[in-house]
Amino acid sequence: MTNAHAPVIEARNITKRFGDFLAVDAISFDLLPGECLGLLGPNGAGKTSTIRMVYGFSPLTAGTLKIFGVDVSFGWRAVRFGIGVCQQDNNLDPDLTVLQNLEVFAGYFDIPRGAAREKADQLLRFMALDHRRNDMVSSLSGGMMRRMVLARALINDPQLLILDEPTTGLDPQSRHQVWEKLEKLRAQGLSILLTTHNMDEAARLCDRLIIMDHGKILVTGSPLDLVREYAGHHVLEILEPADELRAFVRARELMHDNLDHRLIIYGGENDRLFESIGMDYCGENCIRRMATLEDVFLRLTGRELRE
Ligand SMILES: Nc1ncnc2c1ncn2[C@@H]1O[C@H](COP(=O)(O)OP(=O)(O)OP(=O)(O)O)[C@@H](O)[C@H]1O
Repeated sequence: MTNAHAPVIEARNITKRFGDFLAVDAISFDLLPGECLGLLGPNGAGKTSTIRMVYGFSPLTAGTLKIFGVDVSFGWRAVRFGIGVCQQDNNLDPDLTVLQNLEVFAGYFDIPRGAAREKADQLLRFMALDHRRNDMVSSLSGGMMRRMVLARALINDPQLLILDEPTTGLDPQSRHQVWEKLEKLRAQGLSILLTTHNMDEAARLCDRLIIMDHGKILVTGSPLDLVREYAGHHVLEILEPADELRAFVRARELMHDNLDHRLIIYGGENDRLFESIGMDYCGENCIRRMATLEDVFLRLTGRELRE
């Protein structure tokens, strides 16, 4: 914790094996101070297994992990108080009120009662949950529960916040509320590691992404750089394309993905080619849109991120 520019997380060849199954295959990455780093990948890619090792819930099978410059193989005591964690499940205590949930959690960090109440008040205001402070957590909506779990993860003023799929299962409005809170925390300089399989979340929140599949890192980069490098600027998506069009695209060696009922052609910013393809082949079956992280994943794996 002495060097302000040293990585918050330094993971080297971290590996997780469950019996014969290799869930995380010797991956290495850094999280820099103030950065929001996202692990993006489909279900089963190894994202949760990775971050569970990072927050000390699951021991490493192999590799080394330093948090705040401290090698955690020597114990978690020195780093535990600097980390806040939001697991995939809400796991709040249903027998307690909103405020009590925060106060009990503060106790695990030896925060004195007065300071804990002050911090809880501040967090409930920040998360727009102040009006529900004396309600049982079981009465909260899904979005409120998620904000509550986030508040709880912040009770110890962590330097590093770790989030496992922060908005999975939320309706669009609740998801946007959580994103707004996370953006504010990020602007305050908090270092954040999150997992997601939502490309909008990854693109909106993360400075840098690690795209994972089958326990391995496929690529790393800023969301925009990854899109530009692997999928260009614009995409022409054609439903039920004619065989002649598929043949044309192959003959011209255009960057494309040939799916069962769809053809996706990737192109530059002002690609005239798209206009000519559109006029000659498409009609109503053609959509022109901006390239996204979804396209990056498809280009890299031949599969779609969304199941
Ligand atoms: N305790 C365990 N025992 C055996 N296999 C496990 C265990 N935990 C995870 N796995 C397996 O490891 C692989 C990676 O799972 P993991 O939960 O890390 O993926 P993920 O990318 O986080 O996916 P999701 O988005 O579904 O959470 C999966 O095939 C999963 O079935």
